[in-house]
Amino acid sequence: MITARGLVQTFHTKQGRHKSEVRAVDGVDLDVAEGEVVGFLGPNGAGKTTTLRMLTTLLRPTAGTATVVGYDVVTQSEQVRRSIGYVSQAGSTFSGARAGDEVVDHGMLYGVSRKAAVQRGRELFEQLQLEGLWQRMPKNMSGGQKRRLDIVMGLVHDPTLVFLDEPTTGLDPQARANLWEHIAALRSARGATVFLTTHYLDEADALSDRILIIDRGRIVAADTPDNLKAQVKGDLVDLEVEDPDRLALVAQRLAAIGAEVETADQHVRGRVARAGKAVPGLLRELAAADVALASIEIARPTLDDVFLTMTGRSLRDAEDEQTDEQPAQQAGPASEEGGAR
Ligand SMILES: Nc1ncnc2c1ncn2[C@@H]1O[C@H](COP(=O)(O)OP(=O)(O)OP(=O)(O)O)[C@@H](O)[C@H]1O
Repeated sequence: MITARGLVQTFHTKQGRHKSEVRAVDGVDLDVAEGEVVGFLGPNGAGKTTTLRMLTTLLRPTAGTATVVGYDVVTQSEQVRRSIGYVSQAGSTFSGARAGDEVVDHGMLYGVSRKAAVQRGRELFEQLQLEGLWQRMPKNMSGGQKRRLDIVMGLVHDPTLVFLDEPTTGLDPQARANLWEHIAALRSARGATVFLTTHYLDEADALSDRILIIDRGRIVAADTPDNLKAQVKGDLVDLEVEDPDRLALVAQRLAAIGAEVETADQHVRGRVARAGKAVPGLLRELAAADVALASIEIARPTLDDVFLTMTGRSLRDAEDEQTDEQPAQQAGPASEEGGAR
C-alpha cells in the first residue's frame, strides 16, 4: 500500500541573517501492507507530519521515492490523492455550511455522485456516532464531534488507505477512547489500511498492528508493539527503601538478579528478566537481612522504554528538546505544492 525509499525533506530556515538547513526527514524507508494499521510514533518535531505530507503529495520530497496505492507521489500525485483519505492535524476548514452538506460537497469533489455521497455520508455519521448532527454547523459541535466529522470527510469517497495525522490531539480522555474504537473499526468493518501519526505511546500501543518509531527524521525501530517491547531487556523493578543506610545493600542484591541498577533518593531501580518470578526470592533475602521496604513496583516494558533503548533519551526528554529548539525555526518549506486534503 505504501512504499518509501530514502525519503528526505529539507527546509531552509532563517533567523535574522543566519540561514540554516533543517533535515526534517532524513532518509526514511517504510512499507505498509494492505489492511494494516500502522502507528507512526515519535516526539514533537521528529518528522511525522512532514513524512505524511510527502506521502499525501502535499510536499514534494527533496530526495527519495514513494509509491502510495501503487502510484508515484511525484509523477502520479493526482491518482494518489484520489485514492487516499487524509485527515490533517489541523482538521478540516469548514465553510460555515451544515455538516451534512460539507460532507456531500467533499465527496463530490472526489467525483462521487451526490446520491452516493449522501448515502455514504449518512452511513459514516451513524458509524461515527454523529447521528442527528447532519444539519448542525460544525462550529457548534464539540471537539470530539468535530474530529469525528474530520474523519467522515476523509472517508466519504471510500478510500482504501487513510492517513490520520495525530487524530486525538486536543481531545479529552473519553473522546480519545471513543475515537480509538472508531479507528479500530475502520479496519475491522471496512478493511481500510490506516497510517496514523501520534506522539501518544498508549495510542500507538492500543491501535497499531505495527509501530514505526521516528526520531530526528530517521526511523529507529519498526515492529509490532509486543516485539518492540520484547527488545527491552526485563521488567523495571523499583524498590523504595525505608532506611537510606541500607540502600547499598539493596542495590547490590538487586544487581545480583538484574542488570544495571541505579539509586536515587530512597529508590533502587533496575531491569530484571521475568521479575514476577525473581523478585519474591529477593524480598525473602532482604527480609532475612532486616531491610524494610516502603514500596515495591514492577512495571512491564513500555514503548517509552523502547524509545529510550533505541535513542538513549526518553520520549518526554526528546519532546522537551524540541520545544527548546522551536523558537529558532521560522521559515517556509523549500518546495511545497498546494493540494487537496
Ligand atoms: N515549513 C517548515 N520550515 C522549517 N522547518 C520546518 C517546517 N516544517 C517542519 N519543520 C521542522 O521540521 C521538523 C519536523 O517537523 P514535523 O512537523 O514533521 O514533526 P512532527 O513529528 O510531525 O511533530 P509534531 O508531533 O509536533 O507534529 C521540526 O524540526 C520542524 O520544526
